[in-house]
Amino acid sequence: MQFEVMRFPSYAFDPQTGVATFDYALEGPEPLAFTETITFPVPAGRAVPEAFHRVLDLLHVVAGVSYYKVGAPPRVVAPRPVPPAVADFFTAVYTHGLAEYAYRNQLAHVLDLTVEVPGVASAAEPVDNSQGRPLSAVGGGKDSIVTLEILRAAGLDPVPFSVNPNPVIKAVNAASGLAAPAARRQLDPRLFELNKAGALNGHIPVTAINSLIAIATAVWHGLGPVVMSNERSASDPNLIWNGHEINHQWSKGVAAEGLLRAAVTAHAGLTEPYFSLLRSLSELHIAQLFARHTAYDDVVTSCNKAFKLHDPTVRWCGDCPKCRFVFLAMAPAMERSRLTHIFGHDLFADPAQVPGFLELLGIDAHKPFECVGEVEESLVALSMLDDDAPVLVALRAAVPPTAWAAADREAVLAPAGRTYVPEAYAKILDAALA
Ligand SMILES: CC(=O)N[C@H]1[C@@H](OP(=O)(O)OP(=O)(O)OC[C@H]2O[C@@H](n3ccc(=O)[nH]c3=O)[C@H](O)[C@@H]2O)O[C@H](CO)[C@@H](O)[C@@H]1O[C@H](C)C(=O)N[C@@H](C)C(=O)N[C@@H](CCC(=O)O)C(=O)O
Ligand SMILES: Nc1ncnc2c1ncn2[C@@H]1O[C@H](COP(=O)(O)OP(=O)(O)OP(=O)(O)O)[C@@H](O)[C@H]1O
Repeated sequence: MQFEVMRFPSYAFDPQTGVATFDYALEGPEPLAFTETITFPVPAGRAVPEAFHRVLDLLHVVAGVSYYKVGAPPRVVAPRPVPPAVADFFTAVYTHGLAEYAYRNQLAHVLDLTVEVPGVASAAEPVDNSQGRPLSAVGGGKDSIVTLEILRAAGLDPVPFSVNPNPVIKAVNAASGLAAPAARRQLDPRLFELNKAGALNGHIPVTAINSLIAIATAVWHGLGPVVMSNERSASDPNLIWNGHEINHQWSKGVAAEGLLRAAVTAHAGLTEPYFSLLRSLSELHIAQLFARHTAYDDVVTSCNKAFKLHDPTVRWCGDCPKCRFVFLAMAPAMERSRLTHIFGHDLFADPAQVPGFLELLGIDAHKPFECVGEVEESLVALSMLDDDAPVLVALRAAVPPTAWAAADREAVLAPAGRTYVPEAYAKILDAALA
């Protein structure tokens, strides 16, 4: 299929039902049209602020990545004039955010796109939202549980929020005991038909979409900042291709966070829209913080296989990079019996897992296209384990003596790097880490 340009004909929003519909057009000899539907939770007795519509302006373009990838046209033309920070954000989402898709489909031009905007708009008037209750995005995994519990312990009365909560997320929210509003996102079913027929397909920057849905919800519900749980290693690329960084987790990374914040502030005026509380922490560190909370052991799930749109029933599959990484990261922080209970599998007892663990330890291949931590984190975790489980014995024997030089426990467990955490929240994090 050949397409010349992607456009964004219109969107609509009904405040009575909370339903927003976003239209997309791929133009070419055989044009395609799509509509995505997002249903926001409707707050009782609250008017819809102007800033909400402004966030939907951003969401309209960003959610278009799911449809852009069907044809990868050389031009993307945004629908309305926006401040320069927004244009930069759009371009980053369609290039860096689709980099893994471009790499896997060998579509080099995607990485060189510039999203065209039909003019420059001035920045919105400031809207001070910094003092509201935080909206804490919950994905069902260990990271968002850690954030929710830090915010709760600090007395900030967080509101857990999810997009398309599946049974795992619902169970995590139930375990928190907090009322959790949710939004529903429905892709155009046409997309799945085209995928079955062999259309171009691949990974998309889903966190950017979920984040904007969360920000819009916070604005309408009169809440404060959206607090994410994106970790330090999310910013590190999997590989370099044609001089471009390919990062499976790009929209969880710190660069995306900065661009998204700047875009929302410029276009919607929010003074404190969005940040990741755990940005300075390694996954290994977050796993240690998670170990403090046993209340979620029967529900926490980080395995991405549990989050397929069409199969929301499973928990830890026990046989993927994410399961292996989280198992290894949690292992030094808890008894093996508790770990095995959480996962329903003892991955250190199964020699078939050794090659997958070696990949995480940097022996063989590049970092898997999954949400896993850095090689250093895996090495440090292994160095903190001293028992003779069959897989651990095999791994110790396979790691070359030179590789241990990268296993700097202090560096991995010390907060580091650029963050956008506001001062008041930074103090809360420091107290939680003390
Ligand atoms: C659950 C999962 O990992 N899905 C990825 C998988 O898709 P699959 O076909 O196996 O299952 P579905 O997710 O049910 O998707 C069905 C089709 O729909 C397309 N699609 C889905 C969501 C969307 O927003 N737009 C879409 O167009 C999808 O392409 C399928 O055709 O493989 C896909 C191709 O590589 C991935 O794109 C699917 O990833 C989901 C979008 C997803 O939610 N993944 C997260 C678990 C994830 O990868 N998170 C990353 C952060 C990435 C980021 O930068 O935000 C992480 O946690 O590291
Ligand atoms: N369905 C969702 N709705 C709202 N926020 C989500 C959803 N899925 C993920 N997130 C948020 O996106 C960010 C990245 O998701 P990710 O899956 O890495 O986190 P997690 O589920 O908390 O932890 P883990 O890394 O252990 O899976 C987190 O801040 C998470 O809260």
